[in-house]
Amino acid sequence: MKPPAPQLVPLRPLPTAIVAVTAITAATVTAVASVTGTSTPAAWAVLAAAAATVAAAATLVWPRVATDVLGLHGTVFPAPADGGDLPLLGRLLQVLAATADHALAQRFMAWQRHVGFGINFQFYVFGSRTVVLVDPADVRAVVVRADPPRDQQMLRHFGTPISADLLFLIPDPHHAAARRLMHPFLSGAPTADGVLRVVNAELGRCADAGAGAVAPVAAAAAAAGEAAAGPSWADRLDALAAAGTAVDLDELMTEFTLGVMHQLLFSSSPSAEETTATATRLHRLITHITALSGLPLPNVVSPTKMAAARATGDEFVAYAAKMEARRRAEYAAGTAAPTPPRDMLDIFLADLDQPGGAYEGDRRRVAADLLFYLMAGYDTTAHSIAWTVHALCDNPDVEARLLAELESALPPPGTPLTSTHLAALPYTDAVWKESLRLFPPAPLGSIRRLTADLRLPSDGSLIPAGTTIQLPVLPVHRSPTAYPSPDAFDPSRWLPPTAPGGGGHSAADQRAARAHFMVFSWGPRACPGQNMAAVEAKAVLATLLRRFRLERVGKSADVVLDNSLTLRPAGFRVTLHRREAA
Ligand code: HEM
Repeated sequence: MKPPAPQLVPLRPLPTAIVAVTAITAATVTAVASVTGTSTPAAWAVLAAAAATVAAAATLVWPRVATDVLGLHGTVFPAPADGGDLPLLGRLLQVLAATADHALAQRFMAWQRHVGFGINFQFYVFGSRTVVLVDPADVRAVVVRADPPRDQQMLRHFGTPISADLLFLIPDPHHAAARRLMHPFLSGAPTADGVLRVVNAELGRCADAGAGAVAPVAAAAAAAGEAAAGPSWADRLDALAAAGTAVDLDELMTEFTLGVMHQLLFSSSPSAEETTATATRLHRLITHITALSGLPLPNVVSPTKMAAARATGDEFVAYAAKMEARRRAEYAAGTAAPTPPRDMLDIFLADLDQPGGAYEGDRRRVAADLLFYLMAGYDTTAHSIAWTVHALCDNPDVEARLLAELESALPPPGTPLTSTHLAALPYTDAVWKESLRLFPPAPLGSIRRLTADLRLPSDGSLIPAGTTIQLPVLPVHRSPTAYPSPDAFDPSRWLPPTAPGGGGHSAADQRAARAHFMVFSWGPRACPGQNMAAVEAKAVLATLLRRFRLERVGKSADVVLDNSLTLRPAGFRVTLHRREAA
């Protein structure tokens, strides 16, 4: 049984906190001065330092003191009944430590298990309240029904590198116009076919990868007069298998998906040096954005990080300008046509040329969104592939059924995969979804700011307009109210009871499973790349698993949820074994 959710009563923090902190500090100073008979300047300096320490400590623990000790206000963090929590220090120190070692998700899940799943809570940072909703019904009330905008203030550092008006932050109507511009390309055949061409050519050893096939990486680089990109992916993987080398599958897939995103944006494969440079840039950006987001006054506290983020953004603006110049030269020479668009660059350039376009001639916004699509679309998909393989290593029966489906539904290896083939793989789809449920690659979910008061369905708490709401994905996906036996890897949740591999879940359970699946979020700001991610992940998994048996090195428990913005399987290494060779 779920423990009752505490009411989320707003703490009016600043006025009361200032009065309390001042009173505590003044009382301490007076008490110490009267006991010690302080009179010299040095003694007063010591006293002032001590007073400052007391004030800082009081500020840190104030919400906790005010709520749990003095009982003045509502709950900040639910305390477990056995008192196993740190009662006074609040969680700031734990959160800071967990952020530093990328273990936030791991520790958060341990804490959720401890206090009981589905209990909403709130915290205060410098007097401003954030409510974290984890009750599945409440999460749906916010995301699906209220659908408030993202919290511009909290997320503003995504805009620091290039433009504050990037897709992720820009309000309507600009947001809707930018999404409409890209929707037909991203959610339809152009993206699916483009992704499949890369997978077929690079991983599938398909001599004919499909209409308008991409040249294999090395050939494309040579045609563009760039440094050769080295052997194809299929050759690399075969060499790894032959050598019996243990590899970090997530790292390998992250490199691959970066190449696929590059194809989708620019119709070209980056050279090996470009891939490394872009991956380093993206890594730097993500680190800086995450660090800046945690600071109260980033401009003052960390001007170096602000400058570094902007410098990396400028490098990307220059790269986008280079790609634009190259494409315009191709248009002029007649070696490429702007329509039908081959890639996202064609779409952006057509929009820039059009008066009143969605981007209104703003090149920085275009560069910012090119970068954001790249950043949002590469490692998330890679993590989903790696986590799926990790889950299959733990569930050989699921792997056997999946392989049986691949062998019966797909043409012989070496034949290009198409969208029609992928649509005939319901079990593979269910396996991928189940891995996304247990290991959501974007675990932090959405951060929204309420534009109107919201009454929570779970316990009737009223959350006032203006409150920041965080909607982390993991606790909903692991909640027993949303998913029976939530820790089990059970693809049958996603299949009709009569389908092969289906059964065991009522229609109501299956409706609930779909309703609480938050991995791509919902509504107008939901992930626009979900179609691409599904095609890419399933095509890669099908191709990879038919060719290789992937064996985990070490134990399942050694693989940990490692997160900064995304959630990767740290410590997951595999050896590859050619199936026909076996
Ligand atoms: C398994 C892979 C993926 C997962 C789990 C994922 C997850 C998400 C989530 C949860 C959001 C919403 C975040 C929020 O509300 O704050 C989002 C937004 C976004 N995603 Fe994805 N994503 C994936 C793949 C992709 C791909 C392949 C692309 C690129 C084509 C992409 C591009 C974007 C963009 C541009 C946004 C911002 C949309 C907007 O603000 O309108 N994602 N993604």
